[in-house]
Order: sequence, then C-alpha cells, then structure tokens
Amino acid sequence: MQFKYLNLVRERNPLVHCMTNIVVANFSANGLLALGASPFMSTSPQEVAEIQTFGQALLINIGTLNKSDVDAMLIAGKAANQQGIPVVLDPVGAGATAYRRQVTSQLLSEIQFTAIRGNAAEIAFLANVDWQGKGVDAGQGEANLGEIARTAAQKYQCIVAVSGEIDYLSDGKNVIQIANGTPLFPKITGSGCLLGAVIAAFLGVVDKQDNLNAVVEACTVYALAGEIAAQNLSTQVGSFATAFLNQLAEISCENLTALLKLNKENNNA
Ligand SMILES: Nc1ncnc2c1ncn2[C@@H]1O[C@H](COP(=O)(O)OP(=O)(O)O)[C@@H](O)[C@H]1O
Ligand SMILES: Cc1ncsc1CCOP(=O)(O)O
Ligand SMILES: [Mg+2]
Repeated sequence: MQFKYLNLVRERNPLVHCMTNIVVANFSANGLLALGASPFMSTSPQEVAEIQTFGQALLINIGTLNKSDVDAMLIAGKAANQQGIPVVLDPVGAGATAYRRQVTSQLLSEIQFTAIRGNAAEIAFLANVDWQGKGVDAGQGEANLGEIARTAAQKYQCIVAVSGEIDYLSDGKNVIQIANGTPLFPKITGSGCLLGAVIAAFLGVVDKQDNLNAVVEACTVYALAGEIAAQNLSTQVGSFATAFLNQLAEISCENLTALLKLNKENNNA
C-alpha cells in the first residue's frame, strides 16, 4: 500500500467542522490538531450552514443528542451536500434507544453521507442485522462484519467503516480488512469518535474517486499510530491517550509499511 494522503492532510491543513458529542469534543480537537488538520467545533443552528462555505469536511456524531443539535445537523448536512463537501456520520449508539433510532433514520434519509464510521453494533443496526450492542459500546454478535459493512455501504451509497479489533471497510463492492490497532483503544473514550473526525480530515483533501482509498489510509494510519503508541504501555490507559496523540503527530508514511496488516479480501460482490 502506498501512503499518500497523510502528507496531503499535513500540507493542506483541512478545516474539519465537527458536530460531535460533549464527551469527546476536546479529545477530537486535539487529535485533529496532532494529525495536522484544523478542527472547528460548532453546533449552533445560526452558523452551521455558513461553515460549509469555507470548511473542507463535516463530521456529524450523534453521541449526546438534543433537539437543537439535531436541527443544526440537518441544516449543516444539507448545506454540505449543496457545497459538495464530504460528510461523515458517526452513528454513536444508533440502535440503543428509540430517539437515536429515529434521529439516525432522519439523518440518513435527508443527508447524503460520504462515509459512515461506527462500531459493530452501530453498523449492524444500520444494516438491519441482529447484534447485541451495549449503549455506545460494540457489545456481542455473531454476524459477518465484512458483509455488514458491504450491506450498509450499498444501502446508504457511501463508504462504510466498521471499526473494532479488525476494521472492515467497504464501498458496497470491495471489502478491506485492517488488523492493526491495540486493545487499549476501547479503554479510552473517544477513540472511535476521533477516528470519524480523522476520516473526515482525509476525505477533505481528496477527489471523490479516491474516497475509498482515503478512508482506508485514514483507518490504517490511525490504527498503526495506536499500535505504535501502545508498545511497552501494558495497561496504562492514561499514558496511552497521550502517547497516541503524540503518534498522530509523529507518524510518517515511511515507517508504516513493515507493520501493516491489510487485506483486500473480496472484490467480487
Ligand atoms: N480489540 C482491539 N484491538 C485492536 N484495535 C482495536 C480494538 N478495538 C478497537 N480497536 C481500534 O480502535 C479504534 C476505535 O474503534 P472502536 O473501539 O471500534 O470505536 P468505538 O469507540 O466507536 O466503539 C479503531 O481504530 C479500531 O481499529
Ligand atoms: C461514552 C459516551 N456516551 C455518549 S457519547 C460517548 C463517547 C463515545 O465515544 P467512543 O465511541 O469514541 O468511545
Ligand atoms: Mg463510537
């Protein structure tokens, strides 16, 4: 695999408008800054359409919802669609409550997303596949995650990334697996949410036809940064969060190839 978009993110410093949850806002902004992007956090209905006239990508994350935020997400998503700006959905806890189910369905019917990033439970819900989620966590299930990614990508006509021990990415046709990462990731809150923001940053520097490659590179760089950061840390989750932010800033395309566990498993659906 050739890494080409990471340097582009650092050169272009894309402005990523994050409509994200209150738990992860600070971590997400720090992660984007470390990577080389420019975070702008806002959920004000009065200004979110205007932001799409100068931003390079929009992230909509439903982690902590309220009516004003949902109104703003709909305004921002439609404005981004009009401006041709990539929009990423993180459907946090999508199937967990009736309100989240209703909001997710409304967002998906009124906004065309460029990519959706969620854990197994969240994307299984979108694909209408049985899975036992636990609040915002992935929970338990038996279904084939590559197929879930592919089904959701076909259904919503976008790139879908199912993150976890192995990430499964699909454009509705190809399914790509990334087996890098570290078990320390699920021990810090916001590691999935920041991944959605990082995907948005990568999408903000590429042409449409490169969207799948950009999402693959975003997830790969992210998982490898975590893997490198976790070396020698054992169970020190607090240190991991700091070391991971450092790695997002320090990781370079040159030292990635040897560690890579990437598998383009199935291109024939
Ligand atoms: N057990 C694991 N081993 C290695 N990497 C993991 C593991 N669980 C999650 N990851 C990585 O953590 C990051 C966040 O994904 P995830 O934990 O699935 O998100 P969420 O917080 O939304 O549930 C991804 O880069 C994913 O590859
Ligand atoms: C704990 C929590 N509760 C509502 S949103 C949120 C953050 C979830 O972040 P992530 O999915 O990245 O761990
Ligand atoms: Mg999540």
